Amino acid sequence: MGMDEVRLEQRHGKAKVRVGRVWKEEADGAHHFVEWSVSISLLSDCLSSYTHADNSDIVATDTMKNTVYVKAKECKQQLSAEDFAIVLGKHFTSFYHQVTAAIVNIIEKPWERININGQPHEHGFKLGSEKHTTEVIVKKSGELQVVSGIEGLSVLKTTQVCASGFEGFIRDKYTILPETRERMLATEVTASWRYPFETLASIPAKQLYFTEKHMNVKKVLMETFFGPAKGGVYSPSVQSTLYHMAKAVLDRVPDVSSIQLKMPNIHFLPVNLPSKDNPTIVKFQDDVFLPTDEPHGSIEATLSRIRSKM
Ligand SMILES: O=c1[nH]c(=O)c2[nH]c(=O)[nH]c2[nH]1
Repeated sequence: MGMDEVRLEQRHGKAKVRVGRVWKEEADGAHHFVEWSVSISLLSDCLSSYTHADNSDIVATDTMKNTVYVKAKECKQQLSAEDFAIVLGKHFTSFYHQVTAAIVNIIEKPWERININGQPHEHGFKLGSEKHTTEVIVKKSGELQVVSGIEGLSVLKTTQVCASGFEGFIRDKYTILPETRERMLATEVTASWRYPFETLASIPAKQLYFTEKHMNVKKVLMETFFGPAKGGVYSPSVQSTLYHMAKAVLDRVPDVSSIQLKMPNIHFLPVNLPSKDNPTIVKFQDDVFLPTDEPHGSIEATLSRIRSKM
């Protein structure tokens, strides 16, 4: 092998193509709305553009951007971000002989229908907090992979005996953190889970199937994090709570094959303010806190079904 032999791996695409889409329901006058940020990355045979200044096999990233708008227009019925990503992946891998695989990421902004005097508004929306994400990989063969997720789901349980604690960890000469059975528990959940579908043909045809699953997963995550409205559930650590949340999703949502959770431990520090004359201007009694965002604990794990060999 000569010294000048090299290996080239490449992909190209367009990142963060922003599109809004309105669908108007003829029947009842209600409008549906989504706002997406679409990122496309294509695996394609265009090596000579890198090595020989020959662009003849390049799908221009500008063309990819235009395609997002064309396909958004062509989708005449409201659809999930997952289904739109599949539409795009299918298009790029079937329309261009050069393209062997398409990776499509979408972040959907949480526009929520507004209620006026308890009535759902026909065309009024406000921005919520957590985002709906998806990553779809489509191969030319029709093989595919669908991942859905949540980003920026901030949740907190206030201190109360039986809410959250952290005890029994390693104590050594570097340790000062006191053990506690009463603390704040705050995190910003990032979740992503995989569906078991492996081909375009096996994707459920049901409209808004992925939207419905997404709502189910979020509901299970929240019910498990918080516990019942009266009394809640004790969290012995972020690790334990994370595990129970992931396990509950696998137990209660059969179409999820694995789930990854990232749950930073966002600390609220006890406030104690002693002075020279007065040892306790403010003495901490599980009441006054200093909210922080850095540094934070970082705790993440993936839970997968082990397929039993039938
Ligand atoms: O739930 C927690 N997990 C940790 O790993 C950890 N480490 C720490 O200092 N506080 C906490 N809390």
